[in-house]
Amino acid sequence: MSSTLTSITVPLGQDASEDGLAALLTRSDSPEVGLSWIRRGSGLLGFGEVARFEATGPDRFMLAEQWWRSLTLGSAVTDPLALPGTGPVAFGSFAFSKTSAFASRLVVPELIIGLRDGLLWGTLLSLGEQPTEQELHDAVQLFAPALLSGARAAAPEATAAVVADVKPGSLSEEAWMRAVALGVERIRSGEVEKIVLARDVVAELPAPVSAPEVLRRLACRYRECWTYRVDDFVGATPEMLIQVMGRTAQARVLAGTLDRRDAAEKRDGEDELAFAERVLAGSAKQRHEHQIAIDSLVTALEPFSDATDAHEEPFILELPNVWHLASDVKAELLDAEGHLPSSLALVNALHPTAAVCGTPTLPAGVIIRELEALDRGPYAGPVGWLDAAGNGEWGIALRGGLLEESRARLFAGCGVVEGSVPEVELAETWAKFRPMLEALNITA
Ligand SMILES: C=C(O[C@H]1C=CC=C(C(=O)O)[C@@H]1O)C(=O)O
Repeated sequence: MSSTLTSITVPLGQDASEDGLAALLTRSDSPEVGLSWIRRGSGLLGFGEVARFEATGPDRFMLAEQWWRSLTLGSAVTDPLALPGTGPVAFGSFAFSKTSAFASRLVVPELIIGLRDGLLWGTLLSLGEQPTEQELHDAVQLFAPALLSGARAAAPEATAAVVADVKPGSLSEEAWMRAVALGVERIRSGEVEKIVLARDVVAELPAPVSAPEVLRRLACRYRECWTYRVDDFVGATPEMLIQVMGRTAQARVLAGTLDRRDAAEKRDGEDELAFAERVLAGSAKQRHEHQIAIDSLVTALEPFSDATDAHEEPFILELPNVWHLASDVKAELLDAEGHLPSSLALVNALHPTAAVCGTPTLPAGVIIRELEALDRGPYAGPVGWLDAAGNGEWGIALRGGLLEESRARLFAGCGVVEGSVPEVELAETWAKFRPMLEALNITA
């Protein structure tokens, strides 16, 4: 068998339904979807696997980029659509830290189902003979039969909440709050301006977790987020590290969080959005934290772009669990030696941002390692996909967890600045665990 990558992409009709790809996620009569990227019903699903690359260490992004380039360079591709995300695509998940034991990875599925602007397509990949249109239809029949029969999964049902033991992971709540207090001291001493401290919890469930079920709940409830799955790592992130479509790059920067659960009593009749705006956009601390995050992104994008445009005023991003202060940043990319930078090259330059590490980056990273006592694994690392032309979408892997049989390890963190209060930050981590706890059907 040759090891040339081959693929065929075929349009599969239109889908204007609200759930879109999310409706394909819970069919138990087909093999499980191992790779997913969905927002507002659109995106990419990946089934099966034809190739995989894994790496650890500081060069993980560049090594993955080289591997993908050499795999796609000599590939035989039939792609009448030639759109971002059609043709060969790799899904990826990268460790937050260069010292992590977690293997950063790119996974090339056997079958991809894509949906954008109502257009559905399928791509079948192989490392041998170029697949035919008939083989693609056979693969759709095997992996996503609901697409052909129209028998989509019904909306997720409200099932009885499961009783689960949710235990602290690396640090107890008290130890983590002490770490936050120590972080505030390091900020006051002038070593850094901001650090992001994370923690993990482990949920033991009475039965093995169904990843497609978790994904489906996340995709339907957190429509504004990007619902991801790469192997055992799943979640729904509201933060876009970088999206590249041709010459245009876009990011969504978040910093500043307000829990919606306890807002009702605090706002005393005030309109919800007005309350969120007053507390988040009207707070000098939150605005400062947000500006730090925008500045670090814009500075990192500068070598790749001659025009970067950030919303003048941040806006309030409303999610079911929290409000965030958010800004969208857009940049027109420049050619370098006749080529546009690929989405993965931009990831290499942008990660880690102030939203998940701190400012300045290097000392913040060192302090995080000292205080957190946690290998973050893929949490807060880049997660997403890229195609052969270099287009791609890479979110920051937040609001997610690692699933292992009947156990789920969840992660959440908070930006710590000079005025941060440990108890308030601890409560914020619980608000950030909530999407996954709810998707696992656990009440917390
Ligand atoms: C680190 C996380 O959130 C980041 C993204 C948005 C707002 C954040 C904050 O307000 O602290 C964090 O920087 C997380 O969800 O684990």
